[in-house]
Amino acid sequence: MTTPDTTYPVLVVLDDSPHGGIPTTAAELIGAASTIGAPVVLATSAAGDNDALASKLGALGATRVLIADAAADAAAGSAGNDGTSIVDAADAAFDTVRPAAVIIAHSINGRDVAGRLAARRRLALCVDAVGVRRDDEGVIVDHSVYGGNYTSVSAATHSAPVITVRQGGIEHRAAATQASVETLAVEPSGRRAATVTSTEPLVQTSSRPDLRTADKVVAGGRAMGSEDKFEEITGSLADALGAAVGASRAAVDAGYIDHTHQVGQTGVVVSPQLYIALGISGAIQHLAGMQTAGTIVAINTDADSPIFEIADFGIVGDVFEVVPQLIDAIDSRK
Ligand SMILES: Cc1cc2nc3c(=O)[nH]c(=O)nc-3n(C[C@H](O)[C@H](O)[C@H](O)COP(=O)(O)OP(=O)(O)OC[C@H]3O[C@@H](n4cnc5c(N)ncnc54)[C@H](O)[C@@H]3O)c2cc1C
Repeated sequence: MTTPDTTYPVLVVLDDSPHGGIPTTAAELIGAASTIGAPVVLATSAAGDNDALASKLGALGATRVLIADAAADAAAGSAGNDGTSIVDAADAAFDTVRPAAVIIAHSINGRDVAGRLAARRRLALCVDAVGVRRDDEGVIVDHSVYGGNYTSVSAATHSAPVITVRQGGIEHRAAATQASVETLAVEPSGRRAATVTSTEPLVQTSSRPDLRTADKVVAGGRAMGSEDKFEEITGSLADALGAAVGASRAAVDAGYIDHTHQVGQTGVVVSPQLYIALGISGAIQHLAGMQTAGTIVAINTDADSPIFEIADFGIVGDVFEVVPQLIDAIDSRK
């Protein structure tokens, strides 16, 4: 077990979890921070009881936990709702910690907070990281670009970088520690921001894993042919594996499934351990959303389909014949 370098604190700013408690990205963000220094985690009081929170975050590798006080939350409505109070908290935490880098999820809220924090403090902003590391001169950030065909590298020359981490992009997990916990006094800045007049929690209607954070994804393409067949083939294989359901844009445009499931350049970017593409040709815009997956499996009738160029395992065959056999084989092993 490596001891975190406490002379090199790295501030991790957690998103508010829609369901309370610790967001699902916490382990990954703390893991990323631990590769370059000692993770200091900023959470809001909305995340729950302070000591319990510190113990859970310590188990994920946080060395120190800062909890933004409830007064700041209340002053701005609810922490994170409009992005303002969490930016105020991150700003205050930055003064307290003087971090070598700030790490935030590349989620919708996370990108908002990262941009605001970087602009407010004039820090460098490195977005959509799939790797973070450190050399003698500072922090280095890896990005997967052009549909995963190239890796680009960025480094800040003038400040601690604010880094947004692609969900599922970093596998490293930190060793458990005993985290200290302290309350962080946050002075609401009163800066202009969107005014949230009402919020409605998103009711999760599916028991399937969330596409953005799932470690397994089964995605269906145009070849499914209909909404019913999409559910019968893609949905059933996903359920057999406990995977999330993804789709190509052609499948979404054809109305087989809701747009929130679209993977790719204009959809969700995922980086699961396993990605199974069913009847998806592998257009560059689709690859942009899944090419960094750990293991890619493709099933397609056309042996020349581009998806096979990036697949680790390929089956040239008809999804309507292959997938039911796969499901039977998986079920027989349960
Ligand atoms: C600006 C822009 C943004 C875009 N953004 C995205 C994006 O975010 N995500 C995205 O996915 N696309 C995106 N696209 C669209 C993209 O270019 C492709 O058109 C789309 O990905 C194709 O979807 P598909 O692979 O399902 O369909 P197709 O390209 O039609 O491929 C269907 C595949 O199914 C195979 N097949 C057919 N029948 C069977 C069968 N019975 N069994 C097995 N295989 C079978 C075929 O051989 C074929 O390879 C974007 C396009 C543009 C211009």
